[in-house]
Amino acid sequence: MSALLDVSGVTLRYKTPSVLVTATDRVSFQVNQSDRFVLLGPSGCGKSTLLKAVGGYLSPSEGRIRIKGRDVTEPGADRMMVFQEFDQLLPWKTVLENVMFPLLAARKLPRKEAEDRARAYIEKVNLTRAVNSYPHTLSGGMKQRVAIARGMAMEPDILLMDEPFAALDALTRRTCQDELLQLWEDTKFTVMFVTHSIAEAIKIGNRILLLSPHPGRVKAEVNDVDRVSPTDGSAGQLEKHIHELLFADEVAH
Ligand SMILES: Nc1ncnc2c1ncn2[C@@H]1O[C@H](COP(=O)(O)OP(=O)(O)OP(=O)(O)O)[C@@H](O)[C@H]1O
Repeated sequence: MSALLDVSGVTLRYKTPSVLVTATDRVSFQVNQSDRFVLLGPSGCGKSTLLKAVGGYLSPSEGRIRIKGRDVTEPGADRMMVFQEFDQLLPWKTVLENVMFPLLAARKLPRKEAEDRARAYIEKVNLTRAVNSYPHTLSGGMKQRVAIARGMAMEPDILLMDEPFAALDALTRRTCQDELLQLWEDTKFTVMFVTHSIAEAIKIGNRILLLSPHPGRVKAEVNDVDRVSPTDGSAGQLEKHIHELLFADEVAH
């Protein structure tokens, strides 16, 4: 089976007037259908940059990014993004209108069907009671759930999530993680999820790509995350193992 997403030897650079910043160096990985694929690494290792490149917002200086065999050259409705910031919703639109917006803008569905689809995904994220509310009346966790519903309603090939729960309090963060996993159980969507929390990576992912600090290079890939359990101590062991993999060089010095 060929991979859904194929990232091959990707180097990503930012050119500023004074410097050339290499964010990632020849990074390769593949994401399969229904993977919960996590990019994990310390701040500045290029996780967000990689996600943006898969989103089509940045072009690699080296290497190729292909989705379903096609080169990624621009943003597209097949790759929807959810960001960390709470202000990603349109403030003058209700929850329902926000979720419908990309469906209508992409001319994916006629209005009535777009509304039915939007309502179904709003229900999946448990926000039916807020369907006619405006973003400023919602909590941070509710806003993130609207952004997730909006991304999922497009039924993209892959949902790209950039630390979507990082700005939430610990309790809400846990609830949102549980809801995301429940959604995955229901629909088995493919997701690429960026985090710098090892615990979150283990909770969300079935596969984790570990990146080294700046510039980001692949340190290791952990592929059997689903086998660990939070109750028998195996999740704790994996957390320790990942910590060692991530910080092996620092320990050696
Ligand atoms: N627009 C930009 N212009 C120049 N350099 C940038 C830009 N965006 C990011 N960088 C640099 O690229 C590198 C990777 O940044 P990136 O945001 O992808 O890291 P990250 O792993 O997502 O970090 P964090 O977890 O802190 O968000 C960093 O050195 C950063 O300073």
